[in-house]
Amino acid sequence: MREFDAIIIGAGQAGPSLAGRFNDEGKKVAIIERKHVGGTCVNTGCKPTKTLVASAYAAHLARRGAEYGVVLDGAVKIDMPTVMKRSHKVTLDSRHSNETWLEGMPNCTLIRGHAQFESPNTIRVDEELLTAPQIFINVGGRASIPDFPGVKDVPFMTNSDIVMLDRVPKHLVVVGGSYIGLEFAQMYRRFGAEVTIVEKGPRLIGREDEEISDAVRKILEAEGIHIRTGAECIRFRKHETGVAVGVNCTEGDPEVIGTDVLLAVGRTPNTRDLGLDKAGVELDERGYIKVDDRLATTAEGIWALGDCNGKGAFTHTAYNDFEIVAANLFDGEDRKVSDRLLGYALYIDPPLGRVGMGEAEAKKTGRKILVGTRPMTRVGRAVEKGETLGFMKIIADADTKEILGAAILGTGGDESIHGVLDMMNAKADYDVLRWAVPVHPTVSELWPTVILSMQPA
Ligand SMILES: Cc1cc2nc3c(=O)[nH]c(=O)nc-3n(C[C@H](O)[C@H](O)[C@H](O)COP(=O)(O)OP(=O)(O)OC[C@H]3O[C@@H](n4cnc5c(N)ncnc54)[C@H](O)[C@@H]3O)c2cc1C
Ligand SMILES: NC(=O)c1ccc[n+]([C@@H]2O[C@H](COP(=O)([O-])OP(=O)(O)OC[C@H]3O[C@@H](n4cnc5c(N)ncnc54)[C@H](O)[C@@H]3O)[C@@H](O)[C@H]2O)c1
Repeated sequence: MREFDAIIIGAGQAGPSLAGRFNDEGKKVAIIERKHVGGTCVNTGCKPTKTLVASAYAAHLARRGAEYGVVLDGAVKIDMPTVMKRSHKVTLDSRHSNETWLEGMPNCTLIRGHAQFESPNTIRVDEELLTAPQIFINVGGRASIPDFPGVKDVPFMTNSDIVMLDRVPKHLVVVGGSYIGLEFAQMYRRFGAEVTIVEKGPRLIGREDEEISDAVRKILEAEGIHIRTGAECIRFRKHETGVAVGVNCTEGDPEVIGTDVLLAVGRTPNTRDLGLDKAGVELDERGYIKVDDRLATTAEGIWALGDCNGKGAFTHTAYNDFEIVAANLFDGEDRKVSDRLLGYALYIDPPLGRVGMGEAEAKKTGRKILVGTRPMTRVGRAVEKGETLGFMKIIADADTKEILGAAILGTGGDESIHGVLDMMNAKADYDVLRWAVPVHPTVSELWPTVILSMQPA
């Protein structure tokens, strides 16, 4: 049995950095990966999607070229194999640099294979047993495939398949109107597919404020994407041209006929094939590993980081899990997940940047709140770029002046949101941001103006 100071299961977004820290501390660490180093983000998530979003944006801008006085001879065409080649290169470069880094560490051993617990401190990888007093689980998740009627009888894709597709579907039906669904829907529309989004909830991105859902819907519909919300009857059957997707039982066309189907209806943690019962690690009712505020599981000496603990579902939350665990183990700190302020972005164009509470959520707290908004048509930088869709919004506590949250659906929104996120992390009240002197011309320079426009809501 090989002995280590620490074993990490999964080389996604938390594991490799933690392996690096153990290595730097002179500790012997093993990191086990059953598929690709880099996990979901690098191989089938953030990296390929954001690279493809960039190609889709280039196509969109090229089609709008004449508005900017840029004349292209002939129609804009999509060379899908080249689009995909570019995406694969970004993914493979990232995967290889992660592998080279892990393999180059003197105290780290990268082991390929599926890991399972044999006991609280023993892991099996195929025929080999490994042991360590500290074990870190970073196994991530995979696309959920609900038991929709007929789903087993038709071909469908998940995010893992569609990032490998080197053709443009004639009619892509996207089931699920949240992050994954919307990013692929707009991207494939811009690549030239007919696209229909089927969402069972009453609106797209149902966690956001209604005005954001409505604005996103308008933006997508203006590009010719069909949207079917309130789809209470999702089911599938084979059709001569591809797949018939049942949508509504009572109103509208009962079916959408597509050539290809993407399922984007959430994620399932990879926790059922780890032998966790042999280690005393408990799961919650949704299959996520139960952890405390410092990411310790119910078993002594075992931690869970990233998507598999259900505390976050983003690359930056997985990475922050690594930061919390490493700071507590090595730096004498007491870092907690509950200290984390959540920000995120939805990478449609224009992107949605978000931090903290939405307006509906802020109202539910019973506080007196102030809300300021501004359309992107009144943001100079957006006008200059010819990208004026969307709006900025900030929410604050009327009594304490605390900034509670912000949203920006607009050009550069994924970057600009950090102006507010950083203020909130610094626990600065809205007067501090109001008196900042931002650079002109930027989108961010309007945050002080949005604050000045705040009204009771
Ligand atoms: C299409 C898509 C787009 C996304 N875009 C973004 C984005 O723009 N921004 C963002 O912040 N997040 C994005 N995400 C989410 C992000 O990818 C995840 O939150 C992040 O990858 C989670 O990291 P992780 O380390 O927890 O798990 P993962 O990255 O999933 O890594 C887990 C690793 O563990 C391995 N593993 C699992 N079980 C075992 C086992 N038993 N033995 C050995 N190895 C095992 C897996 O093979 C995998 O490599 C996106 C996700 C998807 C699907
Ligand atoms: N930009 C980003 O940061 C980014 C991009 C993509 C994915 N992600 C991460 O990946 C995760 C998964 O994304 P996602 O969009 O698949 O999931 P999600 O959980 O955000 O949304 C799932 C959508 O599918 C619908 N749905 C769920 N179950 C359904 C069912 N049985 N039938 C019909 N519809 C159903 C929901 O109403 C919801 O709109 C997200 O939580 C996110 O953190 C992040």
